[in-house]
Amino acid sequence: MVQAWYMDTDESLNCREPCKPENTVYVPQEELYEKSGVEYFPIDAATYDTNPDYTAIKKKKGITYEDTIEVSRTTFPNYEEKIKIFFKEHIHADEEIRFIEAGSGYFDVRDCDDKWIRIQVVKDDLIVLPAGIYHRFTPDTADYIKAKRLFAGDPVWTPIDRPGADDHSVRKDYLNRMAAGSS
Ligand SMILES: CSCCC(=O)C(=O)O
Ligand SMILES: [Fe+2]
Repeated sequence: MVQAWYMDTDESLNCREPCKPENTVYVPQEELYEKSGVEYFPIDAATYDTNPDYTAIKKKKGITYEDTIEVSRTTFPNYEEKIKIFFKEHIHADEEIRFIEAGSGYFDVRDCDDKWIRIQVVKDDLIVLPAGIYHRFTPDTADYIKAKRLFAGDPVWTPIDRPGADDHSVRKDYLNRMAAGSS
């Protein structure tokens, strides 16, 4: 997590650009956690497999599945359509855990006041989006990110899109955890 900031609210901007407003308000890691429940861990991608922190996170999260996704124009079939799907606001019934091995991109998450916080992810970032958080992803203008996807149990990638997701029990559970001050 190089930086996180409140995004420009002008929806006509190119989402692949940083979308920083004139007076950008940055969000430090602790505040990001308090306002959204997003966790962040720095892990050296060159040595992750022997890093006890990485092993401990996997154990704590109950990770049983792991694969690698390489999002680029040349390695990712139907690139344009896929990145449009990634950028539709959605939730999941499970945590979305990504460990960035190379490249960069943006995860946007709604804070507790429904405002978009943009999180810039780069190599060595491990990010955990809680189940039920509204979010979306986009590559930046460099068009390249390689990430490990970590999952507890059989992976479910299907997003639950926002219109309709408000009444989902996963969403309600997330809001209750946030209100109780623990994600
Ligand atoms: C940074 S990983 C690519 C995006 C992704 O896996 C997702 O949005 O689910
Ligand atoms: Fe997602």
